[in-house]
Amino acid sequence: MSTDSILLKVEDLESGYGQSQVLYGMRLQIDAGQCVTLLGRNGMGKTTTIKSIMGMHLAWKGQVQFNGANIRNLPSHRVAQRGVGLVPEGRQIFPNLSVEENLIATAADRRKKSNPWTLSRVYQLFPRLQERAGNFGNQLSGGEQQMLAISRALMTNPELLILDEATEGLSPLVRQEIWTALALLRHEGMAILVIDKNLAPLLRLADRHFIVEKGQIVWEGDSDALSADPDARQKYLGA
Ligand SMILES: Nc1ncnc2c1ncn2[C@@H]1O[C@H](COP(=O)(O)OP(=O)(O)OP(=O)(O)O)[C@@H](O)[C@H]1O
Repeated sequence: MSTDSILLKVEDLESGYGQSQVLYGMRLQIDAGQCVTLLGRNGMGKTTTIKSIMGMHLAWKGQVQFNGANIRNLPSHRVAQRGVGLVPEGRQIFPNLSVEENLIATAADRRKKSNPWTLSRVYQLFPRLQERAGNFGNQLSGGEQQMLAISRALMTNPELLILDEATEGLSPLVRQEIWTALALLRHEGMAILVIDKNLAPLLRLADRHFIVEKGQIVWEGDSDALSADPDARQKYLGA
């Protein structure tokens, strides 16, 4: 694989909270256009990894490279400017802004893409948001909030979309809508890093999986390999 196609590369990452170390040499690689998952039981360090990539949490040691440039411990807005869009755990949409205002608030097209994300494009992806365009963030259902959080990240025209707990707390029907939208984005060439507890849709969606246990990668492979490894699924995911 040529290094030109490497979008995100995380190596030897160490981090934690106060005296308590959480990441012990985390690593991760996402190539352009690839969909990658970060899997593992609760408390293993997935969110800490994402926050360290995004500059929302201090990385103590190691490398975080995006498009060949060092982004370790850059402020979050600078990481976003480089082309990383985050859909955070808990969604964190603005409750007192309308759907449309939420979408416009952080929109940007810094890389002058040929087909940038616009209001009409995100409304095409999630027609429900158009119906709710004038509603405030706090008037939306959980599913609508997640659609809004994804759309808001898309409006920054990212090269890499990161979703922490993509479908947590959503009904099966809404979950399916989210998976369908992510499959469409992947088909269009968007690189995606996704954390979620539902393995079956991730096996269909993703090119590669990284399993984290106690702050380090203990298994890596494609969907066929993970499907064919019930021991790893049981041991690391309880699935
Ligand atoms: N703000 C914090 N202060 C102290 N410890 C924290 C903080 N956030 C997370 N931790 C601890 O760091 C460890 C890793 O947490 P992290 O949220 O990264 O795990 P995770 O794999 O994302 O799990 P989950 O699925 O539960 O979100 C856990 O032991 C957690 O208790």
